[in-house]
Amino acid sequence: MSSSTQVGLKEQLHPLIRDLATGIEATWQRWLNLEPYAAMPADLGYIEGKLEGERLQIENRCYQSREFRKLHLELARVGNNLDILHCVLFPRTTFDLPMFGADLVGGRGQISAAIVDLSPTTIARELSNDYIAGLTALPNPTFQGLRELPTWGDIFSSFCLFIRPGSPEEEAAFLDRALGFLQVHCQQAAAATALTDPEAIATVLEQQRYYCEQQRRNDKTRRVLEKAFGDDWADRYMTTMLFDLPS
Ligand SMILES: C=CC1=C(C)C(=O)N/C1=C\C1=NC(=C\c2[nH]c(/C=C3\NC(=O)C(CC)=C3C)c(C)c2CCC(=O)O)/C(CCC(=O)O)=C1C
Repeated sequence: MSSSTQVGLKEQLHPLIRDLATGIEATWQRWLNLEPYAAMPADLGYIEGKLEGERLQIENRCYQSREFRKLHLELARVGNNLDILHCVLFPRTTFDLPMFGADLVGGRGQISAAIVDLSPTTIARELSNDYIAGLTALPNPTFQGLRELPTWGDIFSSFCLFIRPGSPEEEAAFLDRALGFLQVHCQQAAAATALTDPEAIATVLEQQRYYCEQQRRNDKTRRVLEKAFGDDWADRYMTTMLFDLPS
């Protein structure tokens, strides 16, 4: 696989993926002071591989801020018809904040999986009243194609939205809700003060570790990566790029 900077992958992807990626970065820029992510493995910025003769292109954008040790937005395309958006915000373990995660998977114009959540990797193991107030205040449209979470999905909150969008209107409603979640999160994070109690910090670390361990059990993700890059590379990618455990 070659690792060189490429532009233009975003513009080739499904409009909902393109628009969510644009909205995520705009929200980060508006509420957070972003710096480049120093620890990005140099060979994982732009990656190409073969999936049974089909090309897998991956473009990673990573940042950091006062509150987050890593803000990761990944865009990928498998062959000519499987488009993926992956986004995870890892709070520094000195901040009692949940983990924002989103995953969109689509092929041939249809998004088959769209999920967004603020997962309570917090000391209380639940979202704070401020988060609940912020999320409850968002417009809450009904979706027809709700999807069932897999067993490793015990990390997700009661606000988790996991759908197969059935119309442009549902795609637009998902986009608004996902960006609404992110805006609540960034506003709360920007106002948060750092933890000092070592026990509290250790609890946040433990919660984030469990989140990463559960996410690594997603065999749908693993299988795509294995077929394109082989088992060892896929395991390294899932454990060092997608869901690296905080030290
Ligand atoms: C915040 C949540 C979250 C985060 C952060 C996250 O990374 N995944 C998350 C959730 C989640 N993803 C799922 C599914 C799929 N994921 C991929 C692939 C990739 N997803 C990627 O991010 C990458 C790296 C670029 C690849 C390669 C494919 C192909 C599918 C099947 C699509 C479908 O079923 O229609 C499911 C359903 C799992 C199930 O039903 O068993 C859930 C719950």
